[in-house]
Amino acid sequence: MAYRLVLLRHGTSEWNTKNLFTGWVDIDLNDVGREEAIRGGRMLADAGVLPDVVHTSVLRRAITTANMALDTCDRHWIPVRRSWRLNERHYGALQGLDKAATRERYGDEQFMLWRRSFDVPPPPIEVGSEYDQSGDPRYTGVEVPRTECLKDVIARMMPYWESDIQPDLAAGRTVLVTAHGNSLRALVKHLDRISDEDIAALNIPTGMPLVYELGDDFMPSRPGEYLDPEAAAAAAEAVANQGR
Ligand SMILES: O=C(O)[C@@H](CO)OP(=O)(O)O
Repeated sequence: MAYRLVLLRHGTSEWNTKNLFTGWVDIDLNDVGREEAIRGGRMLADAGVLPDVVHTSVLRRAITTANMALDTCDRHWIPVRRSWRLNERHYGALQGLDKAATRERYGDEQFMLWRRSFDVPPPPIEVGSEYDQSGDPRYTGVEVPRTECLKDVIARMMPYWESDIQPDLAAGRTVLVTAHGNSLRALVKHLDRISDEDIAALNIPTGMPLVYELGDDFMPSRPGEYLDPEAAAAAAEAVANQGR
């Protein structure tokens, strides 16, 4: 039995365009991002990859991307499940800071360690500061992180993959997961068996559906495929160059 999984990073947000670290700050899509969401939905429709259920984070940019993409491929009616476990990586004290200015201030190496290393978290955010989410009602009962590295994201995302996404796959549903650059890097690392070192080079483009066929063990026999590989490669390159 082959299961079908589609991963979709949200479209460009207002802070992506302003080049600010975002993390758990609930920033909306901008017009470019809305167009990307619609284009993503069109790609799904054209490829005949029609989701039966969607899982999103609890952040607006992922929720709106899913809504717009599903509306475009006439799948606005499918069941929706949401979890904070699919949220973007918490960027700690870097949330709200300019990426280029941060790179200049701390240097290339530190900047890249914070941005792409497997296990070096940014400095923790101060509780009660402007971009701290600890008082947000949507996280009632959740221990809101003060910072996260990719390893931390894997640790909080994998239980949801197993308890909530795998059962939908096992029921034969085409599952769409609409999430974020770093929460999807965590899932792709697992699926494509990418090493802790090599994951630093992986960037997920905005608004580009990435399709996996999974076996009975919920693992793919080959890496996921973007519906538009050329456009996805160009968009991933743009993500890699943020802060330059
Ligand atoms: O700012 C962020 O939250 C993420 C995704 O937009 O950025 P980066 O690609 O630098 O990890």
